[in-house]
Amino acid sequence: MIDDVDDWISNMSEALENFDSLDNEHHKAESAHVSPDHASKNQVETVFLRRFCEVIESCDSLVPDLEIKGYCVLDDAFQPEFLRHIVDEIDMLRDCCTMEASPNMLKGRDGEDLVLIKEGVLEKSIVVQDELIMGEGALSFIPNLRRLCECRSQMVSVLQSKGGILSNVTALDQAKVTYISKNGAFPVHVDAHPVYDRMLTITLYLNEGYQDEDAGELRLFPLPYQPFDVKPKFGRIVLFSSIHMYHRVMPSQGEGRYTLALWFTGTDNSFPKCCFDPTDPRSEGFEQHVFANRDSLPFLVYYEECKRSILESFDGNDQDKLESALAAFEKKVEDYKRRLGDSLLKQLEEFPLLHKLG
Ligand SMILES: O=C(O)CCC(=O)C(=O)O
Ligand SMILES: [Fe+2]
Repeated sequence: MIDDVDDWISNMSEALENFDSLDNEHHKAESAHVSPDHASKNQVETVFLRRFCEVIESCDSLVPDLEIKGYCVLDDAFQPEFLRHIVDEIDMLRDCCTMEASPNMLKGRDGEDLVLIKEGVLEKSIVVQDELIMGEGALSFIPNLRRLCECRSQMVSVLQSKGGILSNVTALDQAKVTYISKNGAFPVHVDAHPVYDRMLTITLYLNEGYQDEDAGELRLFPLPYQPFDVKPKFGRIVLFSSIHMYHRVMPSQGEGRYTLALWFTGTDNSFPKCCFDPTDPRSEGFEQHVFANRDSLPFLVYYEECKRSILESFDGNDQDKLESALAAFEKKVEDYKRRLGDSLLKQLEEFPLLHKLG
């Protein structure tokens, strides 16, 4: 065990040394034609991955948390100075009107496709399918975001080196910044991608001076455990299963809510495992049902909240479209109920399904 940790540290130190020397090359090339102010910003960038690496490395519960609960929250994952530059860069993207509305594809009551826009949410992708998608001109305005995205393979190595389920992370699928203004929200959803094998979501929160009244919490639904709210505090990252962890963003009440989302592809989506209390005899035979239905159960258990989240997120869209989406949602829930069958539904109602996390 000790050997593993030592190996891990020595591999990472090597990777970081290589990375630092690459970084120095990059800065030498740049310093010839940048202002001293810009050069000092670049020095901040050289250390950001080291902090990320240390935080991932030192968290003993990261892998077990992901494997059992499906999520883990870590604080101070990046240097504050670096994060402040990122916030400035998101503001710059907003000022230049390059941020885009955030659409969701939903089904309508007759199975037709509907596109609804999340009110008050603006976003911009920087990496798609492991490639930087902005042109050189635009990238030159966001040097810190650029460096972070350019380090995507190092981030993948840091995650892989942690072992367990994380050794199956393969690449960065997408990186996207998001800005949410007052009352903006996300409906209950998972981050699965129809084409790419997304495995892990990491969201970085950038809200300095966040206060509880600002709301905009990320609410996770880690069945069979109770919902868990993550406050979007400055420097915090949350890691979770992209395809099994249902989540929503509660309506934001602050001046602006800033995030950077990173979606990683990977080859193992068997986490989180379903963990009922093994000493509770009522869980016998039930665990496998919860596990087998984990992609539909949240809509039954949290039916009202799911509906409310649709209303809160898409308020302001065409009323007919919104009603059609709600009708389709209700139809989907009825289908799920039929599929589960009466006896399992009754068991669900009687069973104290929601465990408290220890
Ligand atoms: O900002 C967050 O907390 C999560 C946003 C989200 O769920 C998403 O971008 O898919
Ligand atoms: Fe999401």
